[in-house]
Amino acid sequence: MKLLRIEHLDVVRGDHLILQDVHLVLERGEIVTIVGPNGSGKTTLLKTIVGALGPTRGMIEMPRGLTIGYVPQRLHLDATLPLTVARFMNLPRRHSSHHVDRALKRAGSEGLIHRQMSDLSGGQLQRVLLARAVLESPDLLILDEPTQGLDQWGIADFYRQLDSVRHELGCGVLMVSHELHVVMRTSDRVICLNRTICCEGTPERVASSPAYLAMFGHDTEEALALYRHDHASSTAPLGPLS
Ligand SMILES: Nc1ncnc2c1ncn2[C@@H]1O[C@H](COP(=O)(O)OP(=O)(O)OP(=O)(O)O)[C@@H](O)[C@H]1O
Repeated sequence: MKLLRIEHLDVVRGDHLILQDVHLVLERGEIVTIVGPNGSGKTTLLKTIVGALGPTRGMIEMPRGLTIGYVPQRLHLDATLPLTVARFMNLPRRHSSHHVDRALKRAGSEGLIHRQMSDLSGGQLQRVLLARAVLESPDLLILDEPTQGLDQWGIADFYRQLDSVRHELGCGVLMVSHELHVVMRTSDRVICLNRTICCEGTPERVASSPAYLAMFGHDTEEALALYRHDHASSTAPLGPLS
């Protein structure tokens, strides 16, 4: 079932053409990751999909009643303002404690409910943001660099949790990531964006495409080959990160 269909999308801000003729389709159950250099339009694309920005041209189509969970790139919280995880989960509107508990559990952060948001570690904060995004059991989960600032164990941990959420909800996942090696092993499909989509397909296909190699070099291709080798002899769903 298609969760999202984008055709001929342009986004212009001021005199800046940020996105040009973007086409994208996402099916239920898929994990699709957008990669691209800084300033290539990744956040703009996600914000346009969630409706925070308007398209200048083109079409964004989703099934009627589709629910979206969104983890934004940055969260600006005043560290001097007392705000517990429980209160944060109920912003901007209240949810039943059953739903809050279920979401925290899904995101692997059930022990954090009484903690202050400002006291959370980077990895704990990302899990709480994931919990908030899954509160309403979304059909489509959209995440903008969800593991920014985490160490390699935190990153591996987060992606394991995300995979378990995806299986439990059966949702589609669209995310932006700079962790190319992890992206290549956790995504069903990768989209390489540089104002327009320069290549897309399975991780293997994208990692060896000339457009991707021109942008990111051969490192990921080698890591992917290594991972395939490691994976065959390992039972862990995500091996250690290189
Ligand atoms: N409101 C705006 N007006 C003009 N230009 C903008 C506006 N918002 C974003 N841009 C520009 O659009 C381009 C794409 O920004 P965007 O944040 O989507 O990139 P990104 O790929 O997510 O970058 P990063 O990897 O650094 O997070 C950048 O050059 C940015 O400066």
